[in-house]
Amino acid sequence: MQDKHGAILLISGPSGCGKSTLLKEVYKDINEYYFSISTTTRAPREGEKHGVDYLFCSKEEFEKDIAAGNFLEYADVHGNYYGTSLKPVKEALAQEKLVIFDIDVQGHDLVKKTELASYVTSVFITTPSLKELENRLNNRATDSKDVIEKRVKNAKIEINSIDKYDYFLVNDDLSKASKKLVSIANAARIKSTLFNKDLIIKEWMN
Ligand SMILES: Nc1nc2c(ncn2[C@@H]2O[C@H](COP(=O)(O)OP(=O)(O)O)[C@@H](O)[C@H]2O)c(=O)[nH]1
Ligand SMILES: Nc1ncnc2c1ncn2[C@@H]1O[C@H](COP(=O)(O)OP(=O)(O)O)[C@@H](O)[C@H]1O
Repeated sequence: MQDKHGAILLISGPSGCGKSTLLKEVYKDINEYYFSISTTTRAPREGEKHGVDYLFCSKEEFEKDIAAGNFLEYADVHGNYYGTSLKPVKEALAQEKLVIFDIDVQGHDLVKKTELASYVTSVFITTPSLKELENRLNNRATDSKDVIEKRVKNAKIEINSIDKYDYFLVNDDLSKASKKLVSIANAARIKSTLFNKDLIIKEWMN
């Protein structure tokens, strides 16, 4: 039976909840995955690498990509553009990989309206409390006071989207949370085998 393909694990959560940290843990325990490197107009933080964490570009370059139809989705998040390039995602899916998106709630809603919606398993990640989120953003020390304030304010809006997601994960104990995320990643791959359902029914009917 052919018709093999990959799956998409879409994670969202307020800035500072620990998405990147969790994903680094998860990568130790899964294989055949592809992290979708987003394009952004945000300035790189210390230690971030172009082509690894993000593809950093100017507003003009980003708008050219929008006009060329290069994005599966894009959004203005905390005052900067962020977008997912369609081509590498399609290539990775064709190679039967688990494609990982770390995108915001607007991106989630947009992807769910595309032809790739049925590939998606979604997870909303958060901290046990808003205070803990604020502490993590302050301790990470990558953003100014103003930027942190904006992110905490947006977190209160983002949390209202929680019910749209397949899974909800509290990143309290890192090791426990990453084990749960590995289970969800494995389930996401199994969900993609449901695409063979129609082929199986056809075979039964012959
Ligand atoms: N819609 C959308 N959101 C993205 C994309 N890439 C990153 N984001 C989101 O943008 C937000 C800010 O990301 P970033 O500036 O790296 O801050 P961080 O979440 O604190 O690490 C996060 O919620 C990301 O999930 C993308 O391609 N599309
Ligand atoms: N489970 C956890 N417990 C305590 N601190 C954490 C945990 N997960 C992540 N952190 C810390 O919180 C900060 C934000 O994590 P990060 O992965 O950058 O978040 P995000 O990618 O969601 O913005 C970092 O300083 C990170 O070391």
